[in-house]
Amino acid sequence: MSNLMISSIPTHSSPKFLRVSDFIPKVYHRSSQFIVGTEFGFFPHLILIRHVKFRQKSFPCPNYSLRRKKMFSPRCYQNDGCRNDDYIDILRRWINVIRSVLPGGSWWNLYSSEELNFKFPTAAKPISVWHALRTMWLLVADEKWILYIAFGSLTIAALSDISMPSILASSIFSAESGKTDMFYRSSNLLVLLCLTTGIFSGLRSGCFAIANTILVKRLRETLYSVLLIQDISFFDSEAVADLSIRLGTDCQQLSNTIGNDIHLIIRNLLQGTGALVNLLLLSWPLALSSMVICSVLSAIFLVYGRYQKNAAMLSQELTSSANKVAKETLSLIRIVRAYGTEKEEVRRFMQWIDSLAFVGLRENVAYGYWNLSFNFLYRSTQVLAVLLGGTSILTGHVSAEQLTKYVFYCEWLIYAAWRLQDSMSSLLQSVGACEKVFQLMNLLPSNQFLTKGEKLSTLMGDIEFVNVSFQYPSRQTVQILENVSFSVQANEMIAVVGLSGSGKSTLINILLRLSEPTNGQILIDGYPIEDLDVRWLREQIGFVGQEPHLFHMDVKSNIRYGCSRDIRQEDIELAAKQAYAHDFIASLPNGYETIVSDDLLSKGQKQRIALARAIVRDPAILVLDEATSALDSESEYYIKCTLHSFKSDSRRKRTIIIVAHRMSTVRAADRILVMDNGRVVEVGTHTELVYKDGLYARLLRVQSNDLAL
Ligand SMILES: Nc1ncnc2c1ncn2[C@@H]1O[C@H](COP(=O)(O)OP(=O)(O)OP(=O)(O)O)[C@@H](O)[C@H]1O
Repeated sequence: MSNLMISSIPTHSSPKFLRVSDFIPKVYHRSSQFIVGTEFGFFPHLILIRHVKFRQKSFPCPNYSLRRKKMFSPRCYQNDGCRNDDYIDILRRWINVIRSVLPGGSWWNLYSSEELNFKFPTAAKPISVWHALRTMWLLVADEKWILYIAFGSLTIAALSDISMPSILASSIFSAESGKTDMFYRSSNLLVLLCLTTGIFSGLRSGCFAIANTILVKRLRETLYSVLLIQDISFFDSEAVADLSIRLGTDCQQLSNTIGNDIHLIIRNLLQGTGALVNLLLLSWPLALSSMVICSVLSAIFLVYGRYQKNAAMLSQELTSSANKVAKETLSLIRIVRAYGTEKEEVRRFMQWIDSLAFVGLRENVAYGYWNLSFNFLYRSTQVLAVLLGGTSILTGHVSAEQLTKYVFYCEWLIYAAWRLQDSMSSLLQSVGACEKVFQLMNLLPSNQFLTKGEKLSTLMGDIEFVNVSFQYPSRQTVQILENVSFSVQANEMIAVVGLSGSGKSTLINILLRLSEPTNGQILIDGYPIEDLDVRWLREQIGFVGQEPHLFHMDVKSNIRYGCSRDIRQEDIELAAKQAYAHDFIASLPNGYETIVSDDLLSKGQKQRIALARAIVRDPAILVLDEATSALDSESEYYIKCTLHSFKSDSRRKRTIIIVAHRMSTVRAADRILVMDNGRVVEVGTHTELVYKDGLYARLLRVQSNDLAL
């Protein structure tokens, strides 16, 4: 088309049109600024709905309104002598639009693989249906007997079903020809078939439904278990909202697979084969004509099925992206309200919903085409049966009874072929939608859970970092820790200070084995940390992070969370008192039984409960990462006292590592480690570091000046 050109949306486009689609080349009509092919590619679909539309602002056209009038007002054409070219233009545009929506047209393009990789970098690689079926089979393998009953019932019900038309025709024609014996025999057989079909169909449906429930339960259980033992870095690349969608919606998507799709596929396969055998026995030339029609239907299905699978996968990615935005916005609703960005957030959400509608629209139109093909071919079979069958009766090759049976079985065959392919399409859609679930289920657990380490009889709490370096997998070029070496003696309290972003929390994460160092080694009581049993080691460590989070449970359960030893109420209360939390917990409506969650308590209160959680474990190593940042001076003072008594507990030695910004907290430590840009630049007591007049002294001065202001 000579008058089509490709262009990016001009920068002066109306904001209304500035969506993801704006960054993608568009094909538009040069002469009238008429968008004809916005759907060429993946993103431009966002303006699909507007695609038969003039865009005056984006593509200025001086006589835009006049042109529009000319095109749609017949009187205008008469009065000001509209040129024939305009009619041809309109016609050509409509032809283009119609051509694009016909099968194989550009309207159907969903994405290119580059666009998919760019938009959904973590999207799953396509998997085969066999692989999916095999995984599903393994998940329900423990309850094979249900599937055996289901398949057995299915076979009996299908065979009973397929015997019906022949016996039905025999009954009618035996009655017509006055063969009473044969009529009663056929009628009795029909009653028997009715009973077997009913009973075994019920059994079949029930057993498949049970198998389905088992499948979805196991699927969720397996996926959840696999997710929980992934490396922490895995959660840096996969959004939590996305994973919860995989566990919820995607797993649910498979709920119809066994209950409906697989059993319908097998049922229709059996019935279709039965019908074909009957047809061949009746008259092979007639049977061949039906087979030709079934083959055409299958060829159409091949294209349709593949399209639906891709569309389903894309729909799932888009739903997941929309949910991610919604989850983020709703969980940050206070910020959204404070900044008044409700409209922007709706727009951000709508980007995905528009895309979803784009794909959904195509899926539905494709389904329409599929139904159209089926209905056309189905009716053709009937017409063909009457034409060919009628001719055969006239020439005396077949009887009226044979033709009646033929028509019955023809219907069975084409219906079975249609339902078979419909169920296959649904299966392909489910598999397409769940590719990510299957991919996640195949992930190997973190190495930490694969190796069995040593459990020491007691942990003293000596810690040594030897030349430890680290980069986050998501930012391989940035060195976060660089040759960090230091040691902490058992029973020592050390503080880690430094500017924001200097790597303090990363250091703690490596000690907790939430991340593995890229270089160097960590020794605990002289043992390389990776040689120790990771679960055992974590039981020996009490940790309070920067953002203490509470589970949606009562306070008591939150405090004893993750504690393997037996905990009594007195232990919980003692830990709460040490964390200076007892008084406020006692004042809650149900005291220690009060159900709390992240939103119901202040940050300081959450920090104190988290501290009690760490203390109640009676850990050999206590790690506090900005754990008292939200506390008032009085609470902080009491907690400092607790830490001192905790450290000087005569029952066992304890090591305490505190990351803090507040110098009042830091000063209480035996030694202070100062970090700058991923390196330890100073180590010493408070007095030594002040005397040294380095980074620590500078930080101290800045804070004192702040307080003085
Ligand atoms: N998951 C992550 N993926 C990639 N980079 C990260 C990740 N977490 C932290 N970083 C980067 O690592 C660097 C050190 O971060 P870290 O949280 O350890 O600093 P910090 O000293 O504890 O800072 P703050 O005092 O503000 O808590 C920062 O540049 C940060 O952007």
